[in-house]
Amino acid sequence: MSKLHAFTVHYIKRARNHRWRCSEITFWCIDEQLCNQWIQALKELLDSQKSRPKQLLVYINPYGGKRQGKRIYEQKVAPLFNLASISADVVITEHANHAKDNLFEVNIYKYDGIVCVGGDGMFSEVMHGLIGRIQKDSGIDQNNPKTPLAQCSIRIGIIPAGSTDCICYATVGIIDPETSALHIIVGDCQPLDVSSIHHNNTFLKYSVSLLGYGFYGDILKDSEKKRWMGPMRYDFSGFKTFLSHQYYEGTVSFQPAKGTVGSPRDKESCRTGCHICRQTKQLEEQQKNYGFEHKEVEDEWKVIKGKFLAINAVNMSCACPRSPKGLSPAAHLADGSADLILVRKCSRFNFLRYLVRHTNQDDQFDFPFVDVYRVKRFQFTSKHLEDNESDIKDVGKKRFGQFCSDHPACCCNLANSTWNCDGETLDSSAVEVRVRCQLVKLFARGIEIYKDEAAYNSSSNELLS
Ligand SMILES: Nc1ncnc2c1ncn2[C@@H]1O[C@H](COP(=O)(O)OP(=O)(O)OP(=O)(O)O)[C@@H](O)[C@H]1O
Ligand SMILES: CCCCCCCCCCCCC/C=C/[C@@H](O)[C@H](CO)NC(=O)CCCCC
Ligand SMILES: [Ca+2]
Repeated sequence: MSKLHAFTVHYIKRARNHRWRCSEITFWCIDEQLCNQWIQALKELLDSQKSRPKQLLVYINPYGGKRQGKRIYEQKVAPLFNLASISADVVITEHANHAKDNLFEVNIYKYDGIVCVGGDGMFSEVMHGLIGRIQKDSGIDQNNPKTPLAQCSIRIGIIPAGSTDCICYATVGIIDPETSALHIIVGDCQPLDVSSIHHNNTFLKYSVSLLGYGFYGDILKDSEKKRWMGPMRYDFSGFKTFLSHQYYEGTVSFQPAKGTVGSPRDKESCRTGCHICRQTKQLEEQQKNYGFEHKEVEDEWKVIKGKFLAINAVNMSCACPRSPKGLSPAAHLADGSADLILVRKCSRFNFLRYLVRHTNQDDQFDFPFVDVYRVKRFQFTSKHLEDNESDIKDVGKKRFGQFCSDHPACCCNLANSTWNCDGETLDSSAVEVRVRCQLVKLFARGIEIYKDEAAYNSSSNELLS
């Protein structure tokens, strides 16, 4: 164009179902000086947005989900990062824990964010690396369950390429690598609660999505042997675990969340700019100002002994394509509490009715065998362990305990399940769990509310929030 001058603006367009797309528009102009003024003004505007990342550290799990992590990053994400002038150091992991170990070695402080390409397990690995590194650098011992932890200001980005991808779904609203890359580029920030899990003053793991004993623990244990099946392994093991209908005996004790405003039975869900999460943060700030924040309150423990098909503690809704509302639709991403769901022994048919409600609009807590509590701390000990502990003085009974667990036909059910901690197993069945309010931050903004979700199409960009 001999006499025309032009510049192209790349921008984000909202599409259906929380999807974001990159679009472009080219402006033409006959006045070269005016054209340059526009380019300069736009560049300055972009430079003034300090929350946008400039340098990222990216970990790709090439074996997560359908093994598409590397392709997804190269084809869908890297071109967008280039367009946004983001430089990325990329590590393709060679084994489990590669990313976690690496985060203890590199200079993490030169990065504006850490990105993981993979599923919930890969996110968990990166989160453990980052939290662990920050505690190490702050001289904090993770093994002491009472110690307040140092918050992580370096944000984590998730490019979904796993099997469940529930952390991405519950914080963005869709599993779509391009949408997630765009949330990273604009520098979104979503704080996230993290539960720390200890056993006998030993740190076990952190959890952000599901910490599940019984049904979800058994699915995970069985599915790990079938990793070769990809995401299908969960359906196969899910069906098998449902048929086995195993229940577990134990004691759950918990401290109900006092400082939070919402309840697990609320009709409203956590959305972008959630006022419940905001109020919690304000309350915490106030407590900090009064010097209360590190004082543990020892009152009001509720104790429930029983036979459970599932014990699920969720820090967020756990919405995912398999369960679009999640296991606790009104759970909050950053309110400093978890929803503790106790599913007591019931018939196979009733348990199926409960599971079906994970997938439809009906209230999954409206069953006499399901209880839900919003908690800040909880503990669980299986009957098997309780008996073993008291049997140290009673050798005869101990022999009987072993006899029962060795013989499933015996009427005493002393079987143990495993904890499913964000898709990884825990080594101990007895756990002590504390929710750490907003310990980490994601490149996300929670699920946006569309003014008119049904009528939404690519020509309308209006949002409520
Ligand atoms: N190169 C690698 N080889 C083997 N395992 C790896 C490698 N890189 C990471 N991992 C491990 O693979 C596990 C599973 O990965 P990921 O979460 O990405 O996929 P997934 O299990 O299919 O998905 P989801 O967790 O969403 O169900 C993680 O716990 C991670 O530690
Ligand atoms: C008859 C219809 C019954 C349908 C029941 C569907 C229930 C689906 C609920 C899914 C809840 C996912 C909670 C998230 C757990 C993740 O941290 C974890 C790691 O990715 N995934 C699983 O454990 C994988 C768990 C997969 C379970 C199938
Ligand atoms: Ca929460």
